[in-house]
Amino acid sequence: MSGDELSADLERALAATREVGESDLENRLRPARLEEFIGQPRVREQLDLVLQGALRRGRPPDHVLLSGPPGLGKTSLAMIIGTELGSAVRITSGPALERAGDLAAMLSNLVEGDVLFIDEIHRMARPAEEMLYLAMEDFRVDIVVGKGPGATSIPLDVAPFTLVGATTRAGSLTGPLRDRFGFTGHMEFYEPSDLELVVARSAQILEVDLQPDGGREIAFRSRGTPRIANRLLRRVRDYAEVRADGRVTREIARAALAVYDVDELGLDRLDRAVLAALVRSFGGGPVGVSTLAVAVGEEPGTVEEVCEPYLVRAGMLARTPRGRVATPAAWRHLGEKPPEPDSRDEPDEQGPPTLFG
Ligand SMILES: Nc1ncnc2c1ncn2[C@@H]1O[C@H](COP(=O)(O)OP(=O)(O)OP(=O)(O)O)[C@@H](O)[C@H]1O
Repeated sequence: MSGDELSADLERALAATREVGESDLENRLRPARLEEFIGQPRVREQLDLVLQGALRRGRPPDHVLLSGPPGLGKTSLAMIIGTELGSAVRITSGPALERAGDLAAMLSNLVEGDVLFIDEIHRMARPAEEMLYLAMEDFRVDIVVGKGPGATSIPLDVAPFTLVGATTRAGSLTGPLRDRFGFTGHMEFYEPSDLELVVARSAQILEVDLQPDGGREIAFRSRGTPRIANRLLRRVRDYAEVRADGRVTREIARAALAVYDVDELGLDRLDRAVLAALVRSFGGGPVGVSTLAVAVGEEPGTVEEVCEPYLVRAGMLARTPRGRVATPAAWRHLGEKPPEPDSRDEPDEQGPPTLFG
């Protein structure tokens, strides 16, 4: 079968998957209870104490902030908080709260004990954020009616609720907002062994014939991220059904991931483009993140929030006071010879030793 025919087959399989709706699938794969939530032992234990304490007292728990790169399970945890408390979860996002009135409408509809989930909370508009301070602290808001000297402010009580905020950029939250959260859970990239469990669980739900070595291969190439692990599982399943007998073995996983441009370390096309620009266009750096983003044709936010955290974790990229620097591991990964060590900047944010030894 030619490469074109193969791509056409895979496209057809992909189209069929899209009909089912990828977001529906994602929802089906969400763990429903804290005990089903795999990995993140620290956050899980801390959160369990917060929730158990609140349940014993019969009062809503403190507001919870969840921070970490995309796809690590912040939304899943927010839904779990609702389930564990037996409360409804109202969902909105920072960009949807453009005006204070948008938030006032959400707050006034809450009933006692509800969980209000604000995704991307760092992107909320300032007036909405200021209204949120009072709501979080005193469970009331001041609605301003009219403009100029004739404006009056009408106080409105809000039912006691728990705010769960999620952010990929905890550092961009203002101090007053951050201080009003009683608990912050820092989500870390997952270990491959935890991702193996995520993939095995998803395969069971999706009725995929996943062999242990196939699951291990997918887990290892998932950038420490359950959402990516689930996505790769679905892509490998397409390949296994179209090109083989449906069983997902290590060989099938490898062949499928090569088609989807996921390399043996799990880096995707954008990760490699960032490293290639850094090494080949900027001599390994240091270079500013905006320049790097222009070089790969992406938004600086995407490079900073999606690519960088994992490249740092994988020991491929370092942040220095003068900009981003490729590590020797990055040069070698691209098949290039790293420059002599004494010509490089010292990283100021040391990640753990390279994941891949
Ligand atoms: N600990 C986990 N155990 C099992 N599955 C998980 C876990 N964490 C996340 N997932 C899966 O990964 C997918 C993405 O998770 P989720 O949407 O909660 O991430 P997120 O951090 O909120 O991402 P974003 O901030 O980009 O929305 C979910 O569909 C869920 O199936």
